[in-house]
Amino acid sequence: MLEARNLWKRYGDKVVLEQINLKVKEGEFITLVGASGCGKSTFLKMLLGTETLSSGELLLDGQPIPAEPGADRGIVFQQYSVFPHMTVLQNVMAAKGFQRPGLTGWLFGAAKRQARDEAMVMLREVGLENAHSLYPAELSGGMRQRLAIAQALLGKPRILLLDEPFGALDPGIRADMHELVLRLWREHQLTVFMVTHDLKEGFYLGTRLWVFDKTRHDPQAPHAYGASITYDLAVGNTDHRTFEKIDQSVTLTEKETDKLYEIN
Ligand SMILES: Nc1ncnc2c1ncn2[C@@H]1O[C@H](COP(=O)(O)OP(=O)(O)OP(=O)(O)O)[C@@H](O)[C@H]1O
Repeated sequence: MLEARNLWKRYGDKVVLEQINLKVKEGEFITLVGASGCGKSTFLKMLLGTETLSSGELLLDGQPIPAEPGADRGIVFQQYSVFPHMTVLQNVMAAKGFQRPGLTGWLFGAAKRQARDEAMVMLREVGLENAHSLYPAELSGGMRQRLAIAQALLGKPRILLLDEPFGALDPGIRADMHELVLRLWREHQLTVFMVTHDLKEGFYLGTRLWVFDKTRHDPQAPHAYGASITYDLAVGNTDHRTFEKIDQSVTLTEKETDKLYEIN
């Protein structure tokens, strides 16, 4: 489904990502971890189409990813903007309106009724049905992220991009959100890419975990080298976790697990 071939990303003379090569199958749940600033969000933005690559290829079904967001890709950020003067339902309907050609955001008649029905279905799916008439300021952090997920899923995307969506939530609420995301992933047969700073979350949610890290350092030129994917691990509900350190398959030792926690 998705393939990166020798992908590089630079901002000016600063190399952020280098030599990214990967293949992802439909239905995988990829979690991305790594030190702050090593390019995880940048990678998600390239998948979304809001950030360009500097060189290499990023292919979706064999075609370059379109250079703009599309209905096949939905994204949820840690913090995101909603219209404060609109209710939960109106915000979801507005997201639907903006997906239509013309981009005025206004819907009338049958289109409006249909958008309302679809929005209510989505709100039910994320557990916000009874909160549809509340305003954003009246929502808890968890409810706000449920709203963001409802909006991201409205266009019926195949790919869901999650950029630290639960970083600001309390542990109990986070656990509820984990179950919600896993359910939506299965029911909507999504392919998910999720950035997280919580390695445990990455192990628990993902079927595959990528560690972004810099393998080359030059103290004289800190921007000369970027991060690449140094570990590509099969994770999830497997008792015995194995991983591919790019070319070789080995078993994850306790020491290596500690190293991963250090990197993260
Ligand atoms: N538009 C931009 N112009 C210039 N540099 C940028 C731009 N966007 C990101 N960067 C730089 O690229 C690097 C990677 O940023 P990115 O946000 O992708 O990292 P990250 O791994 O997601 O970090 P974090 O975990 O802290 O969110 C950072 O050094 C950042 O300053």
